[in-house]
Amino acid sequence: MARIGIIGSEGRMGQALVRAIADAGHEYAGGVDRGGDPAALADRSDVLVDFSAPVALEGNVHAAIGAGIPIVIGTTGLEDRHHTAIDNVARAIAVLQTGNTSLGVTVLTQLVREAAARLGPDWDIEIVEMHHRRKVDAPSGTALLLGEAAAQGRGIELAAHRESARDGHTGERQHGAVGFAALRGGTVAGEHSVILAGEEERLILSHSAENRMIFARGAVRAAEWLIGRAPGRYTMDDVLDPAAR
Ligand SMILES: NC(=O)C1=CN([C@@H]2O[C@H](COP(=O)(O)OP(=O)(O)OC[C@H]3O[C@@H](n4cnc5c(N)ncnc54)[C@H](OP(=O)(O)O)[C@@H]3O)[C@@H](O)[C@H]2O)C=CC1
Ligand SMILES: O=C(O)C1=N[C@H](C(=O)O)C[C@H](O)C1
Repeated sequence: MARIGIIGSEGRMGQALVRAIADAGHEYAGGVDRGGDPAALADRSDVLVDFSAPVALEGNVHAAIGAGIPIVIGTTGLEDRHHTAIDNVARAIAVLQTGNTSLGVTVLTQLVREAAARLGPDWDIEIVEMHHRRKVDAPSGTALLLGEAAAQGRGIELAAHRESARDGHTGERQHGAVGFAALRGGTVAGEHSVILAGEEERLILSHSAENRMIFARGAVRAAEWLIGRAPGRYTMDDVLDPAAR
C-alpha cells in the first residue's frame, strides 16, 4: 500500500483519482489545490500525482525533490520551459510526465509510431481531437503526444513540422507536415484520431475515453510503478513494458 498525494485534488481528475486510489487499495495522503502547500503534502506521501495547472509545476516538482519522492505529472498545456524543468528535476528523482495516462492511448502511440515509419512522408498525418467545453489548452496533451510519436516514426522534429489553427487563405499543406485540429464542446472525456492520408486510401487510428477513470487508473498504476525507481524521466511506455514489471 502506498500513500498517494494529489495536486489538483478538487478538480475533475483529482476526484477520479481519489476513487482510483481507494479502488487500488492505496492510502489517499491528502490533496492540495490553488494556494495549497505541496511541500507539506509531499512530506506525508510516498508519491505525488499532479493533475492541476502548468503554473503549479515548478512548485510541485520542488516539493517532490524536497521530500525525495517521485512524481507523476499529468497536467497538460506544458511549454518548453516546463519540459526543461522536468529534465532537470529528473536528475534527482523519478518523474513520469505524459499527456495521457490511459493504457489505450499508450498503445495507440506505439501504433502511430509504427504506422508513420512504415508509410513514410508521402502519407499526410492529421490529428483530430475533441474534448469537453471546460478544457483550457489546445492541442490536447494527447494530440501532442501522438504527434511526437508520428514524428519519431518519421525521424523528424515535431516542432519543425507542426501545422495547427488553419484559417483563411492558408496555402497548400506543407509536404511532411503533422496537422492538428481541436474541437471543444459538451462533456466529451477525450476523443483522438490520427489520420494517415495517402493516395486514394486513409488509415485512421482512434481512441475514445468513455470517462476519466481510465486516466485515473493509469495514473495510479504509474505512481505504484515509480516508487523506488532510480532518478530519471519515465513514460507510460516504461510502465507498460513487460520487461520492466
Ligand atoms: N495526462 C492525462 O491523462 C490527463 C491530463 N489531464 C490534465 O489534467 C489537468 C487537470 O484537468 P481537470 O481535472 O480536468 O481540470 P480541473 O480544472 O477540473 O482541475 C484542476 C485542479 O487543479 C487546481 N489548481 C489550479 N491551479 C493550481 C495551482 N497553482 N496549484 C495547485 N492546484 C491548482 C484547480 O483548483 P482551482 O479550481 O482552485 O483553480 C483544480 O482543483 C489539465 O491540464 C488536463 O488537461 C486531464 C485528464 C487526463
Ligand atoms: O483536459 C482533459 O480533460 C484531458 N486532457 C488530457 C489531454 O490534454 O490530452 C487527456 C485527456 O484527453 C483528457
